[in-house]
Amino acid sequence: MTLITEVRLREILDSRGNPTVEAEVRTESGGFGRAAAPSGASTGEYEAVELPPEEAIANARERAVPRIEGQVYAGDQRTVDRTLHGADGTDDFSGIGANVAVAVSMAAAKAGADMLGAPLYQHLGGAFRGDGFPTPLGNVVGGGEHAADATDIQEFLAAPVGAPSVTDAVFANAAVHGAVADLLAERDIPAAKGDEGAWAPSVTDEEAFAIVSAAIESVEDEVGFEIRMGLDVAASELFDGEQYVYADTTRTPDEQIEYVAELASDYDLAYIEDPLDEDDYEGFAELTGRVSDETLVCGDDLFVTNTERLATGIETGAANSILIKPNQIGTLSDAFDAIELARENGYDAVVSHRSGETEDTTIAHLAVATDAPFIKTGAVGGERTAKLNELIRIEANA
Ligand SMILES: O=C(O)[C@@H](CO)OP(=O)(O)O
Ligand SMILES: [Mg+2]
Repeated sequence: MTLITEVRLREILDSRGNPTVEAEVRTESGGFGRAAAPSGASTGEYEAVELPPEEAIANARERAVPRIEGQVYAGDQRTVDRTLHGADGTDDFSGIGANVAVAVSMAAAKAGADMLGAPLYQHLGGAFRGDGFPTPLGNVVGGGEHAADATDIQEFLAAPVGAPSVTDAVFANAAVHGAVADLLAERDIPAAKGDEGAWAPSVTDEEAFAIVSAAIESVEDEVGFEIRMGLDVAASELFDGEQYVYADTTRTPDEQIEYVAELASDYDLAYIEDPLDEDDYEGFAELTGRVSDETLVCGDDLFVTNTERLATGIETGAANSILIKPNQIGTLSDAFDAIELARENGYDAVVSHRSGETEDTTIAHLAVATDAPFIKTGAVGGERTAKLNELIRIEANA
């Protein structure tokens, strides 16, 4: 192992046009890694704290970088991440900023892989990682916090569960995205795209279900394998403290459970993320008990990649899977801990992008390294295809 000799930090653009933190890590032996922090719009209340990039960079330069340069070995990811925590001194990264922490953590992992001459997924997953590949969940229609005047449900996802390969799955999702465009055109419904590249038409959720189902069916006929539907309800954004407020109606928590359970059976949903508010462990538990074993109920804002919150979920039977977003918790080590705790307790760990992204491909490697059943990283758009095309490359070379 060689020492990290330099950590450089700068502001770069993210896909929403906002500044974000990029980190570069160099090692004594010439290893190099570069990574950038993503950023959420529908962020969970319990996420690690993202600071304005300029402030996060200044904090890290003062407090974290001197503890890493010349002191920590690249490849020793646990120590890199422990050092970031030590420099931060809080339990939510509000000291230096979770954005700068995750950028440094991921850049160090890439430098570690580079030093070993191994692809990142192999460095992270080890020689005995599983040989599975994640099924990409492709966002094809959406609204919520990701687009104005569109659906209430944040994301309608294509889940090509029957695809024989990642490559087939990636192209199937793009085809569903294209089929949605055709169906919208046929119906004379104009649509721009939301933050993640999904179509954001001004339609009701009901119409969106009809359009996405039809698009999925037509692509299924073409490709000859099973494609199911998934959702990210992002229900915390709809909840006003008492009820879930939709454009055309409101639902009490009990009605929301009933509604989502019906959607799960009517549309044979493979995946339902955040169907209830981020504090409603009980509601999550009830819904999880009601849907079939073939449906993942996933906690995003509920768990925020946090082992303490996941432990509460495990105790109460809330959800059966966790969404893993490294920037929600601040380091790769923390994300791995959440994945491990999930595994030990029979929860699936689904790796995910954020609505604000860069060309960074770390999550593609993380999903392969940890044998994740699904990865949620959009269907089209440069910052999304960066990850999807990386999955295609990993599959081709693995
Ligand atoms: O809610 C989500 O799952 C994400 C990504 O799709 O959105 P955001 O990054 O805005 O939290
Ligand atoms: Mg979500």
